[in-house]
Amino acid sequence: MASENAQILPNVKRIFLVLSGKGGVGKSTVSTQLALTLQNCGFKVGLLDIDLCGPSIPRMLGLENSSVHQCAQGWVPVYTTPDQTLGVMSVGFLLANKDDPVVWRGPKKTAMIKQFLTDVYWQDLDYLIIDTPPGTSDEHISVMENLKSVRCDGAILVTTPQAVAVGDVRRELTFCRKTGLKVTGILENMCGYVCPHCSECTNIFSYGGGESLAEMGKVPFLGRIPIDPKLTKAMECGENFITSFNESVAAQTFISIVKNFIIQQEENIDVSENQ
Ligand SMILES: Nc1ncnc2c1ncn2[C@@H]1O[C@H](COP(=O)(O)OP(=O)(O)OP(=O)(O)O)[C@@H](O)[C@H]1O
Repeated sequence: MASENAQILPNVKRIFLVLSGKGGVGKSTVSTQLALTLQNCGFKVGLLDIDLCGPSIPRMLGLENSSVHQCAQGWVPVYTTPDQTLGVMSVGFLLANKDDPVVWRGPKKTAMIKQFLTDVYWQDLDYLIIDTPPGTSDEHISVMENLKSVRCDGAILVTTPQAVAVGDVRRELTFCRKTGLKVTGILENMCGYVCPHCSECTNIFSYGGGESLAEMGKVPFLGRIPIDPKLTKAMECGENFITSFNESVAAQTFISIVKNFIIQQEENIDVSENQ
């Protein structure tokens, strides 16, 4: 058992999972922006998309026409830039026709996820961000079980502010507790709409559900990202939102999450390791 675990992601320093109880709350958007932010901070980053039925990461990074190649050590990730500081792996790169649906039963999905965790040749990553499927299905349980065995550093739970989405995250929180997965914190996405003309923020949905849940669950509240049409557009055309719109509230919130909750965690660990 231990030797099997030792082979999983051996060149990766830190692993963070992005989870949501519900589909469509912006999990892939958050995974992508956190990866880009970490890259901008000078780290070597991997982004692993294990949302097998809805692999949207390749499109969000403008990589939809890319394919992975095989080398002696396994699959070589697709890199976003020639300096190879952000590598991406997704089932979307393996489909012969990009519009093909993935219609696999549970065991095949579980095997594919295991393969993604063992057969991708990541070269000395500082961070691996893993975008997971929504929910807590059988498939999801096996994903988390696999990751738990490879010292996952934290789970970032994404919700929208409405009660129904927050309720789903509450279940995800319980699930993390039961599987021993450390929760980095809860992030509220699509929280209010910032008017591009006057910058006033209007709360279209309800407000603060994720923050209350974080308080109740005694886990950090990471922040809230407003609905930003520039972010939607950047995701659609594969533009780097963090560099193009660095001053926006959304980009600044991603930067603050990375600095205060992800890098900070590493600094804390380094401090205690040096004591
Ligand atoms: N804060 C935001 N501002 C504007 N658009 C957003 C924001 N967050 C997400 N979106 C848009 O909402 C849509 C859904 O987001 P995304 O695909 O990230 O959700 P998801 O939770 O990963 O969905 P799925 O469950 O299908 O994997 C995308 O078009 C994305 O660009």
